[in-house]
Amino acid sequence: MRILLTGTDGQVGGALQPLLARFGTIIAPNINEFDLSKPARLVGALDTLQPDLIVNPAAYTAVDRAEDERELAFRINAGGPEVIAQWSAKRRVPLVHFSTDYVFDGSGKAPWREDSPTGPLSVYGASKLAGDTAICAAGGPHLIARTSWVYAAQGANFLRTIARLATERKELRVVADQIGAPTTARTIANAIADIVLPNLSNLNELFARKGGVVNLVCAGETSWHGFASAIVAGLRSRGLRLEAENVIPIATADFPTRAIRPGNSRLDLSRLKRQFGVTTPNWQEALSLELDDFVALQEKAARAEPSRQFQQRAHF
Ligand SMILES: NC(=O)C1=CN([C@@H]2O[C@H](COP(=O)(O)OP(=O)(O)OC[C@H]3O[C@@H](n4cnc5c(N)ncnc54)[C@H](OP(=O)(O)O)[C@@H]3O)[C@@H](O)[C@H]2O)C=CC1
Ligand SMILES: Cc1cn([C@H]2C[C@H](O)[C@@H](COP(=O)(O)OP(=O)(O)O[C@H]3O[C@@H](C)C(=O)[C@@H](O)[C@H]3O)O2)c(=O)[nH]c1=O
Ligand SMILES: [Mg+2]
Repeated sequence: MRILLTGTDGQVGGALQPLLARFGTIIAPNINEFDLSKPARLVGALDTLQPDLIVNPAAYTAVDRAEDERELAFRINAGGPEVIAQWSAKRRVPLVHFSTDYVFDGSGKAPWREDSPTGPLSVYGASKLAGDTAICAAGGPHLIARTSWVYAAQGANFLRTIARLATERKELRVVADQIGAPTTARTIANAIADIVLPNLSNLNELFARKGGVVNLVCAGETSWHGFASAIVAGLRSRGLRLEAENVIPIATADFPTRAIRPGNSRLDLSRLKRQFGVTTPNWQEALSLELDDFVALQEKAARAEPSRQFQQRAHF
């Protein structure tokens, strides 16, 4: 089985690579070979690569920057996926793709279901929704895992931003009125592997019956403030020296950003359980594992260069 996996330098692609490699040959093209921002070239690339399964976690994920790069965000998050989905539909090659809580308008308090009305508040959210719609319209065998607040011990994410800020500042101010589920890339990768791997020989049929959008996040909920507080407490309890004394809850209005984020990012997990029998760990449990890895990486880096507690600053 030839598995085309995009975005292997990213969080989800990086976590998926070793899991999927157990069950097939991973084709992980570089950006020159497979550039989502150049949709017209993707058909030729796919014809050459001839995958039996396509897993596409690559995306334009810079939420604020997308407000000023609308055209590029749409090409990467919608134009590229549309071409992939049309290729996959024509040849009945199953496609796994990823979506976001930012497709919703964030109103109310109820968890969003897969068929809840969308209403993106940001260019990023709108571009991801356009990708979801195009994949669905192409009519091929597909699964779109809709996730939220993704992070890992490595990569560009909120955990690493907060870890850096906590070494620099006495006070962190973090929004407490946006609610969702922080989700580790490894939780997503494990769930995708649990769905896909036992069904490698009949994924077309599985996705035709049970595919479409499925919410895939860690269980439980918190605010970004709750998440930041848990990160700071977890790092301190693991012996890291931090400047941060207070993590102060603030309102969204007091943390102006270029893009608007949804207030309610809760995603209902019942379809994941019902269709695939998959459950996910609570966000605190998943965070604990990730903090262990994060601290281990910091210690390794500190041994290599003792003068710096935090390495890889450029990625924070
Ligand atoms: N991060 C999050 O909080 C959330 C993410 N999602 C979705 O989950 C999926 C995985 O996200 P995540 O792993 O966090 O994303 P990352 O930002 O960690 O990784 C994205 C990957 O896409 C690659 N990429 C960017 N532009 C292109 C392009 N033009 N052609 C090919 N590859 C490109 C990046 O390469 P490079 O590093 O070279 O730019 C990177 O490897 C995405 O669909 C995302 O929208 C959903 C909810 C939350
Ligand atoms: C760093 C920081 C952020 N914040 C706020 C800003 C924002 O509302 C929230 C999260 O900030 P970030 O910019 O890290 O998160 P953001 O980039 O919006 O994260 C999103 O990424 C995309 C790709 C997704 O699909 C979403 O699910 C979500 O994970 O926390 C603070 O209040 N204080 C702080 O010190
Ligand atoms: Mg961000």
